[in-house]
This record gives sequence, C-alpha cells and structure tokens, in this order.
Amino acid sequence: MSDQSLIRNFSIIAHIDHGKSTLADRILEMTQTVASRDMREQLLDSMELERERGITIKSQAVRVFYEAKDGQTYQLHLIDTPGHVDFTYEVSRSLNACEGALLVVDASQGVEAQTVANTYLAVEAGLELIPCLNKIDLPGAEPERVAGEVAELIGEDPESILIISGKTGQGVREVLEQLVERVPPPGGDRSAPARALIFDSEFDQYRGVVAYIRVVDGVFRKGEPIVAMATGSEADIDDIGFFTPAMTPVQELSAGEVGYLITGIKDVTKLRVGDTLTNKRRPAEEALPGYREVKPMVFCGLFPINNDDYADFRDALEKLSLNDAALAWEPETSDALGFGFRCGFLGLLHMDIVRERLEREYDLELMATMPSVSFEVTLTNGEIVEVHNPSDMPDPARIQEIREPYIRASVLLPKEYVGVVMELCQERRGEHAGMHYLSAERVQLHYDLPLAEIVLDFFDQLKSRTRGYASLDYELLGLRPSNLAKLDVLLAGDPVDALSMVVHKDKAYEIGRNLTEKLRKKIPRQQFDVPIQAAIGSAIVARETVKAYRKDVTAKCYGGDISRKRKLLERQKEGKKRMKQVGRIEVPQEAFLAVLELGDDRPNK
Ligand SMILES: Nc1nc2c(ncn2[C@@H]2O[C@H](COP(=O)(O)OP(=O)(O)OP(=O)(O)O)[C@@H](O)[C@H]2O)c(=O)[nH]1
Repeated sequence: MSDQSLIRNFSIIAHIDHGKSTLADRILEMTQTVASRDMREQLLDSMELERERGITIKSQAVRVFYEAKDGQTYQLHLIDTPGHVDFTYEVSRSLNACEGALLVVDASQGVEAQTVANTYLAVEAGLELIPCLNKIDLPGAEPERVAGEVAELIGEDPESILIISGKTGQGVREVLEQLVERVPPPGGDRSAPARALIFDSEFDQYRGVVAYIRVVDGVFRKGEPIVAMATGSEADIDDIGFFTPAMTPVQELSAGEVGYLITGIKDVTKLRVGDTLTNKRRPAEEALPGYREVKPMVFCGLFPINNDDYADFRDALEKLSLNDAALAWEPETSDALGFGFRCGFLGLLHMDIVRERLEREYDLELMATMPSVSFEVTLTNGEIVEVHNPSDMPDPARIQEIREPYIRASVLLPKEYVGVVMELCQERRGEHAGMHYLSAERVQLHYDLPLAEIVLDFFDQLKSRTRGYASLDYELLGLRPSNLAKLDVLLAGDPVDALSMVVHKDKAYEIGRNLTEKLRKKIPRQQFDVPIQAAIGSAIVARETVKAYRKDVTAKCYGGDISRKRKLLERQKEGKKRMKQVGRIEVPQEAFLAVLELGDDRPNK
C-alpha cells in the first residue's frame, strides 16, 4: 500500500491551445513514465478525432513517480481535463478528484475565457493553484503583461508565477517541485467504509465500462462487490488498477489513489460521471457531493441521406452512446426527410463531434436539420410539456407560455472590440449583465442570452467580428419565459415539417421573408405556380412564388431522335431521386438546408 503522504493529485487547467497536453507530455517524459522511444506528441489525447482537432475531449488519469529534491519519491496522479465549454461538467468532476491544479496560460496570448472559467471551478473545488506562463520560448511572449493578468485573476504576486515552456522543457522541473511542496497530500480515511468518485468513464468493446475513479475513503479490492450510490447499479470488481498511461492492474486502490475499475457493466449510463462507488458489504452512509444528471440542451434531427442506411445508423448511435452518457436520441419521422433520429447534445461542439464520428467511424452520410434548443411549454390546461423539435410545438391556441433556456455568456476581449460585441449580443436578444477590466487592455463582458440565439452561428460571428481576439465561455442560467412562436413554411399550401422553426415574435417577419426568399431560389419550377409561405398559426408573415415552368425538355428533339429523347428523360429521372416529394411539389434536398444559411444574411462587420 502506498504512503498517502507521498501522493499528489493534480490537474492541468488551461484555455484551449494554451499547451496543456504538451506540458503533460513533458511531465511524462521527465518522470520517465514513457520511454522516449515510445513518446509521441500528445500521448494523452488518444481518440483519433482528438489528435486531429488537437483538442482534449475525455479526461485521462496517469500515475507518475517523481524523485524530488528532498530525496523522496512522490506518486503523482495527473488528471487531464477537457478545456471546452460543452464539457464543463467533466472538468468540474475531474477537479474534484484533485488537491491541486497547474493553471497554464499562454504567455503570448494571455488570460482567456476558459482560463477564467476553469480557475473559478478550481477555486470552488478548493484546489491549490500553481500558475504557469507557458510558451515562453515564443518570440511573441509577453510574460510581464500576462503575469499581470494572471495575478489579477487569482490575487497573487506576479513574481511568484512560474515561467515555462512545455515545448523545450524549460521550467518544468520547477513545476514538479512546486507541486510536491505546495499541493497537500490527499486526506481521507483508509479504515472508513470505501468511497470513490467516478470522474470519468469510457467504454471498451471487450471489457465494458472502464470507470475512472478517485478513492476518497477506504480500500477497493479486486473481486469485491460494489454499488453505485446514485444509480443503484451493482457489480463485482473484475479488475482494478492505474494508468501509466497503459492500464496496470493491481490488487487494490486505497484512499487518495486514482485509477480505473472494471466490472463488466456494459452501459455507461449505469456508472455515471459524478456518482459515488461504495462497498456493498460495508456501504458508506453518505455519497460524495455533487452528482448531477447532465441534460442535453441542443437538439437536431439527423437523417441518413440514403434511406437504406437507417438500420446502420441506429446501430452506430447505440454504439456511440455506450461511450457517451450525455448523447440522447429518439426516432424521428419527417414527412420531408423520412426516418431518422432526433439527437440531443450538451452543446455545439459536442454535436459536431458526434456527427463527425458517425460519418467517419461508421461511414454514414447524414443530413442534419437546423439545431434548436429544448423549450418548456405551459398549455392552457395547465399541463407542462418539453419540446425538443419545433414541429412538435403545440397549436398556438393551446399555449399559455413558452420558456427557453438562457445562458450567462462571459466574453474576454481586447477593449477596442467592446462596441462590436455589444452590438452582436444586442442583435441576439442579449441583456447586458456587467463589464470588468482584467487589465488596461482586456475586458470581460457579461451578457444574458437565449441559448437559441447562440446555437446557430454566434461563436463564428464573435470570432469574425473581433478578428479572432474574443473568447467565449457560458453557463446555463435556467429557463425564462419568452415571446416565441412556431414559424411554419407552406409549399403550395402544405406545411413542411422539416422547415419549421421556433422564433422570437419580433423577428418572425424578417426571418420569414429571408427564408421564403432563400427557398424560392432553391425550388425548381414546376408545371404550376408554387406559393411559398411563412406562417405563424394562420397568419401569413411572408410569401414568395416560384413561377410555373413552361418549357418541355423534349420539345427540341422534334420526335425524331429517339435515343436522345430517352437519354433526356433518363437524366430527369436520376435528378428526381434526389428530390423529396412534399405534397405535389418536388423539393431538392438542399432546400432543407436553406434555414441553415439564414445566419449568412446577418451583417458581418
Ligand atoms: N512554442 C511553443 N509551442 C507550444 C508550447 N506548448 C504547446 N505549444 C503548441 O501549442 C499548441 C497547442 O498545444 P496543446 O498542448 O495541444 O494545447 P492544449 O491546451 O492541450 O489544447 P486542448 O487539448 O485543446 O485544450 C500545439 O501546437 C503545441 O505544439 C510551448 O511551450 N512553446
């Protein structure tokens, strides 16, 4: 059993791209955890997609041994955390498994939105913070300015901030020294009933769920029966161990240690992040604090382009959810797009990642409808319903109130862009909630915004209007009543479900006009005039017409050249396959994407 006083558990927290994974690599190398010939860049980012995008999605936990200047060998557990807003919950769970955190800030960039958000999470979790200015080797590094921003953020002396380079290794040994000196060893009672926090989990095809755990009290031994206190799942421990980063089995893990546990449970929702494990024979009385169900906030319909892929698509979703407890999905049928699934995600990045994994790992071609949020509706009879799909919005006459999710956005930016960002937030129904100078140059701006207004292209707009200098973080505030309505699109009088959207009433006219105009350009002429209407309930807010098509494609052939005629008809038939029949009208697939382009018309300054 390892000496508890020689254990140190820590995380590295940073804004995206500030060099967290590179620093982790250096630490593994310096402690000879990984032989240098096995060293690859960003060893901890194991998923293919993570490597390619250069972002960390899942947390990892590695044990390293470090011989400090005091002659003692310390057992360090490095718990990697994802840096993106969608995964805040995973970050806060990982931080709860630690006593300390390295706060890494890019010395050429400075404090960014996730630096602030993650620092607050770390302070909330009571962690000892060790601030480091990274990328000091870059010619553009401005250690003095950035040290000032970091000092302001955490209330520490700028002199005490470490200056390092994860790339060259400069200063990294000092980081490890500070870690063993300043971060306290884990508390916890080894003789108490066993308790462990699940701070992450992943699915292994052969072994089932691998739970990443931090043992808080007592001892977990191979073969013992365990219970997950929130979900009630029970199982025996098949295997227990730690990461080096390869899995290394041991007989037991005791209070203060970090590692993995495998039970043969095949379903990630049974061993959820944030749950507490205890021994079934001698259970703990109280669970560890902070278990929360994660709820998907952003929804979109996904439809296979080829209808024959439906069964494969379902299989792929089933497999993917084994690894991703936050992914929700249910079958959806659209008159226009056929059979598919309505999927729920934590946020936009999560949605992108899932879609990309489905297309890449499962070889599916998918079409996505416009993302929307989850609304809560009170009906006139008092009943409350949750609506994940605009086309399920009840009839306006039955609706008493619609509530939509709001977020508190925190934008960090150079002060010269404050004006354009405020304008953007105002356009998106934002309410100003405060402003704060981090230094003479950098400002933190707070706005309360409807989530629906940011799911489409807010982030892109923010980046382009500030030339990439602003960073965004947000937290959910809850639901607020809004003056919303469902906007329907009718083609020749028939409503098209896949084109419905929920909009703010003040914007309905503008959006309706834009949308009908876009559709007019995408819908081919037919034998008759096709009216395109945008409507709220029975009120038409916008109308366009696709004029009738008069030309006969075969007219030019004079009935003489039969093979040419056949070819033309053949080609027409091909074209039809990619069309969807909506009432009497054939609509090309791309028309369904017209809604996605609505954001393009917004002023782009
Ligand atoms: N010059 C220089 N470049 C660095 C240093 N540390 C990291 N980088 C580079 O900065 C980029 C981002 O580094 P990562 O380690 O992937 O950043 P990260 O914080 O792990 O990013 P996420 O996983 O997305 O949160 C990579 O191109 C690194 O090579 C450094 O000390 N000096």
